[in-house]
Amino acid sequence: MTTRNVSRFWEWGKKIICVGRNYADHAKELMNAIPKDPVLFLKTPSAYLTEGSPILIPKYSNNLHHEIELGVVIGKGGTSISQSSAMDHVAGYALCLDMTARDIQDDCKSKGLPWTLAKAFDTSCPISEFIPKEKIPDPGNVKIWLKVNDQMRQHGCTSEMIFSIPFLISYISEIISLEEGDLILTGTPKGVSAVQVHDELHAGIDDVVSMTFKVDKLKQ
Ligand SMILES: O=C([O-])CC(=O)C(=O)O
Ligand SMILES: [Mg+2]
Repeated sequence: MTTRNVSRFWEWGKKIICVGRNYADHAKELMNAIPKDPVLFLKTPSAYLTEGSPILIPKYSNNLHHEIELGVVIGKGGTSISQSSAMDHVAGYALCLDMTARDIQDDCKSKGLPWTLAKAFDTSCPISEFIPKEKIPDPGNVKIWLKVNDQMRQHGCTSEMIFSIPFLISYISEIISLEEGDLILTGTPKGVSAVQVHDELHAGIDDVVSMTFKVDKLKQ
């Protein structure tokens, strides 16, 4: 029998479930209401990008935004998981970017259309290395930050999340069964802004992990 190594979860083709508007300061900066229930959307596994490969700006967007987020990697699947047992289902974490074609998202919002083109294109989910659970004893209280060309653009603390990680795992698993290797993106703090070709994005979680990505244009 072969055992799969969760530290390469992005190779497994599992789900990427994203939570939107989970930080009040970010909901406000985009003039969205504070949600009463989590806002959920999906990316596909082809969105994954690891360090060394460039983030590609889709041909149809002129306003690609960075969103730095803590990602939760599921280690044990389940349906209708209780909040009290939710953390037993976590294998670890990854620092993630929810790259967003903001112009397309604004257009989709105004037309009442889904966000797939804005959120789920190839390279829209750059990720750090896998972080084993033990390295982040309190995922509800870590600082995440992002610099673009050495300028700080986003820095927030996961304690500012509207919906906690155990709540999100429980809520999502009522609707979508979670599987080993799934990733949950937990939302972004304020400071989202546009990136340009050749920009360098450098991001981290406290002193636990850091990652660097360059931006390039999709070849015509
Ligand atoms: O596009 C958005 O503003 C929603 C989202 O992903 C987030 O809040 O992280
Ligand atoms: Mg996001």
